[in-house]
Amino acid sequence: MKGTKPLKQLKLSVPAEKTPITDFLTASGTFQDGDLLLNQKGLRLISEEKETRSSDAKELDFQISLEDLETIKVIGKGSGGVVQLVRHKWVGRLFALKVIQMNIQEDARKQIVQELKINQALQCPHIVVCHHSFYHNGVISLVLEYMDRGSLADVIKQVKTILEPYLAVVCKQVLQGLVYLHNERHVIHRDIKPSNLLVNHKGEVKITDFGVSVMLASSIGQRDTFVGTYNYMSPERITGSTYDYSSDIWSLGMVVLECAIGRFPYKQSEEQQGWPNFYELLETIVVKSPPSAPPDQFSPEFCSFISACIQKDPRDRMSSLDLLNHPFIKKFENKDIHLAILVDSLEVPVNFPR
Ligand SMILES: Nc1ncnc2c1ncn2[C@@H]1O[C@H](COP(=O)(O)OP(=O)(O)OP(=O)(O)O)[C@@H](O)[C@H]1O
Repeated sequence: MKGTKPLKQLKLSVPAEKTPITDFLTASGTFQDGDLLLNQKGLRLISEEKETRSSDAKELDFQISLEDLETIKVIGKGSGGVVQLVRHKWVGRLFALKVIQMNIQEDARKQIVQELKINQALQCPHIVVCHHSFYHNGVISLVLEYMDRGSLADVIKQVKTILEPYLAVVCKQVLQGLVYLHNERHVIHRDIKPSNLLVNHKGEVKITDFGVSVMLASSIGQRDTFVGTYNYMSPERITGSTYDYSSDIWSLGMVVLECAIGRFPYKQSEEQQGWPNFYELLETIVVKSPPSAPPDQFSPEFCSFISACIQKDPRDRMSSLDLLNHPFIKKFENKDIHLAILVDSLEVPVNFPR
């Protein structure tokens, strides 16, 4: 095939056409679904008023309202909207404000409400905290913990490859987040990729965007339509088969292998410089043998870790809990490896304040 374009993130965009949201609002402009109320003052589970109040401002000893947040700058853009760095005017604390335009249709409403409930209830040191959610004028705003060094995508843009000891530390933290999602909350993330693994100056790695892709897909009226990149998606998801937690493990394996070898793991034929089109990539993921780590360049532990994740048959992949005890993770566990040292040696991502 003759295509010579470099591999881009293969994306689907959200259609521009909007469905009026007014159908789902109460007279006061509140988005209501059963016991859930969502408005400019935030998310309230009215049947659990007491519990919700304490989790409303998770880890915060002050209340947040949108008027109290001033925008410093736009720090990121995704398929669903923009992410701004904002400062709380009175307290001075920084947050990331993710603003999602919702084109809500009737059958999507329940799904979104469900996602918001789950999002706000997540509490794990390896999941980005969602402090608050607001609805105003057809827009959902999520007040998120600010991760001041951007995402793993920003890191690999600079360093090209990450060495095994650092990768083991990254993996351990992501796996701890996945164990929490899979084993404690019983949810599948569905969109593990470098831009959804965020990093801070302390060297902490946290998973973000839980449920956001589902919300976006729901908002265009197709609950199972994925909005975002397909590069890290498991074969069973691409073919529309049933999938489970192990689908996140495939994606993790692909991310880790990409970080190690410095390019998207699937090989193209000699004459090809890039993927000719979107469908050929999907076909490759579904039909071809899965990629693996080259044993002449990586340790046996690393190669075995990758092959425990990237298996075509989901039943052959290890669980997040078992992977936490994998020899690759164990090998570097007591070696005092500080990811903060690597993060500190890098330039802060372009849009982020220095
Ligand atoms: N909590 C956060 N703290 C700091 N930066 C963030 C935060 N959340 C997102 N970002 C930045 O904003 C960028 C865009 O994020 P967003 O989640 O909107 O899209 P994406 O994951 O890059 O792409 P897509 O929308 O296709 O999934 C991220 O890559 C990251 O650099």
